[in-house]
Amino acid sequence: MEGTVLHVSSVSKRFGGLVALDNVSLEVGRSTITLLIGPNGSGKTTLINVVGGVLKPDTGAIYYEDKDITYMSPAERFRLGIVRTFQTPQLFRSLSVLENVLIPSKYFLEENVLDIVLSNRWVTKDREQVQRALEILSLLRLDHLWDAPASSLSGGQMKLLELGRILMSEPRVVLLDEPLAGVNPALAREIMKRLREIRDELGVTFLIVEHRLDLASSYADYVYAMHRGSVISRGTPDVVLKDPLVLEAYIGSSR
Ligand SMILES: Nc1ncnc2c1ncn2[C@@H]1O[C@H](COP(=O)(O)OP(=O)(O)OP(=O)(O)O)[C@@H](O)[C@H]1O
Repeated sequence: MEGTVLHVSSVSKRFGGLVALDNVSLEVGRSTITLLIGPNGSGKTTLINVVGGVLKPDTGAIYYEDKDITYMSPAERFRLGIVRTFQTPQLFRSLSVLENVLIPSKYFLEENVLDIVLSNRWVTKDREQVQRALEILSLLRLDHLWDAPASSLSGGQMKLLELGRILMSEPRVVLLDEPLAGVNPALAREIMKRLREIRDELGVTFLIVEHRLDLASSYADYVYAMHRGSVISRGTPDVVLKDPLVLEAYIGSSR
């Protein structure tokens, strides 16, 4: 693929006797929203974990901008600009929206973030940083809530807030694990629209695991479908979602 930013090459991963990833290859185009779909247990989260560095593959390699990152730690990948989120947003609920954005994401990887917060080392007086945080909150339509405690946000807004903190570190590739889970349809569409704006305005690339295909697919540029540890279909959303192999995988898994 032209303009490939991330290349997963023939990756396999076993857990004991279970083959979670079986010779998986995929390319993620620069500044795209690429969706990873598939029935439960098809290997999507394992793949995100391998790309994010939480898991090491048994065989195969991961390249970021042609650089072999297969054996880099999550912190090293973070420094290159590859960041992942989790299904539950990592936030400090009693801190304000703005304060949450101002806690550097690197602390969540490298140090005990609670110690950082308690020591007040994270508080920045840097005018540019605060200005940037407000711009990001504005991009996410959370700027009017800057002073509200994070605990007052809805689940979907919390996901956007975590994304805001991640954007402060100027990531190049963001790995999202089910960003729409538990979010009402209207806000889910808002989240997908915001991702598109971030893609277009900041050039960020998104690789997203998502089950809510109806909501996510119309905002995606490209889709990979997985089943039983393998990629069974790839292409634009309209092609992949109509692929008989994909339909059969979903129907088969719900029987
Ligand atoms: N740490 C682990 N130890 C043992 N087996 C695991 C581990 N992680 C995942 N698996 C197994 O690997 C397979 C793929 O799991 P994975 O979580 O990657 O699938 P998934 O497509 O993300 O599923 P879901 O949509 O339900 O989250 C499953 O059979 C799962 O039980």
